[in-house]
Amino acid sequence: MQLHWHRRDLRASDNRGLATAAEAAEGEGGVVPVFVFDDGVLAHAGAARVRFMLDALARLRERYRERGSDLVVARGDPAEEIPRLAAEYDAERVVWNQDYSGLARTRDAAVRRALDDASVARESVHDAIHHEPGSITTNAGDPYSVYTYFWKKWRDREKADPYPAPEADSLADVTGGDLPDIGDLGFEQPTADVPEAGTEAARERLSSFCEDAIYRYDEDRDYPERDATSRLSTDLKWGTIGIREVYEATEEAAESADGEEADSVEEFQSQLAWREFYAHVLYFNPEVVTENYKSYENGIEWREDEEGLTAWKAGETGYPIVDAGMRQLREEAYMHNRMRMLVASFLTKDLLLDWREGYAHFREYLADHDTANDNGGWQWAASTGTDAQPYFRVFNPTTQGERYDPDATYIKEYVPELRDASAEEIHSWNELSPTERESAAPDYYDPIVDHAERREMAISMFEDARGDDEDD
Ligand SMILES: Cc1cc2nc3c(=O)[nH]c(=O)nc-3n(C[C@H](O)[C@H](O)[C@H](O)COP(=O)(O)OP(=O)(O)OC[C@H]3O[C@@H](n4cnc5c(N)ncnc54)[C@H](O)[C@@H]3O)c2cc1C
Repeated sequence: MQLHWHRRDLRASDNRGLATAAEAAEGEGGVVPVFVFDDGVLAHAGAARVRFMLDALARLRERYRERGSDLVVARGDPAEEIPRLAAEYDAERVVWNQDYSGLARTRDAAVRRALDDASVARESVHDAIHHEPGSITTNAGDPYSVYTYFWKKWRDREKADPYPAPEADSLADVTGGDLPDIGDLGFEQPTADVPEAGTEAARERLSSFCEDAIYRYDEDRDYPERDATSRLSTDLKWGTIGIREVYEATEEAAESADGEEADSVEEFQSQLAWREFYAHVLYFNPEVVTENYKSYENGIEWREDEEGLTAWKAGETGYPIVDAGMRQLREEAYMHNRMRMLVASFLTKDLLLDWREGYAHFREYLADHDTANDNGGWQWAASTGTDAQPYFRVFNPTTQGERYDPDATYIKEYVPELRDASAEEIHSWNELSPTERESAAPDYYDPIVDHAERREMAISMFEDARGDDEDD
């Protein structure tokens, strides 16, 4: 018998670890699929993510039950639970897919030691990304810190095909326990609408995206009201769909495309490569979870501003596009990418608050929170990360709103106080007089900062951090 330990791979198909275990277990008692609720991991979770995870586990369990097996669940420290389950099922080997975050690697090292002590064989394989950390490097063998070079090598590298789902006769005939309720795990039901979980729902998102939107992705992806992106981030975070299956669908879409449409498919693939780039960054620099990737001569003097932080979190900054993004996060446990860039810029460059404050808030609310991508995105916006936005390029939230939501459709969807205001009023909100604001949208907020002033302050904050004055 073999044990497959599911973690962030809540699917049966295109699962390399499971396929590896199934191959060895065929005719040898089959694979026992297990999942351990780990309080160490739950301590960093948010309600929306836990909801999605529980729903995905329920779907996965159905899949196993349809094939005469079951998902065995346990709760506790995996370093105790995994050897215990291996002993209970008399498993010869435990297999799992690697997770690249520092916390997961520390946990996995403890599980490895415990299995070695119990004389149970174990194998961990690369699955979550196409090209494992260390496989795409500079010619000198170092990890890339510039995305463009990484992308070129990533694009040209051959990709593996999806792994087959295990046949029913390679799964063990076992009976799993009940799944806990969200309350049992210490979380309230999320107030946000969480996307439907499971491989079937992920496949539907993928196929409907590849039918049409993928060909317009390059042109439309920055416009939040166009619904032009795949919405696969939560599936990729939880592994309800495999990356090889996603990539294969994009390659099939590319076959019937040329010119701009083919470029658009490639643009989408390059976002998948960003995900892998950040996974590599995190793998080689686990400290980025709490520290700046870039070092500064004097350190950055972030401000403290409880009121500003509270207004930002609530979507009450008086900058319509920023507030729409922050409210989308609360309503959907998701935010459009351009809005993530914008609200992150607003927190760090307009409120001059530490990116770690924003990262913690995103981690609490996003269903797709992924340490590598979330951290990469925050450090990009804060100009502290790998291949980050230069510190002197500060997004103007007013012109960004005008450009990417010209009719204010997205803003009005999430900020009901602005529904009766015209797009023109919304896009000049910070320039209107108090009387004009009162008449356009009496319940909406005054801008909490002056963007032009804060932009100057942000630039000098970074120049001080860089020690630029001292060099003059
Ligand atoms: C401040 C900030 C925080 C972010 N936090 C997260 C996070 O916690 N989890 C997360 O998955 N993404 C995060 N992103 C990246 C990006 O915003 C989301 O992946 C994207 O909005 C998800 O929507 P989608 O699936 O429709 O994306 P699509 O545009 O359809 O992209 C397809 C997939 O590519 C990957 N991807 C796309 N853009 C990026 C990117 N910039 N960096 C890394 N991977 C990318 C994702 O897996 C995504 O699902 C963050 C970006 C910023 C600026």
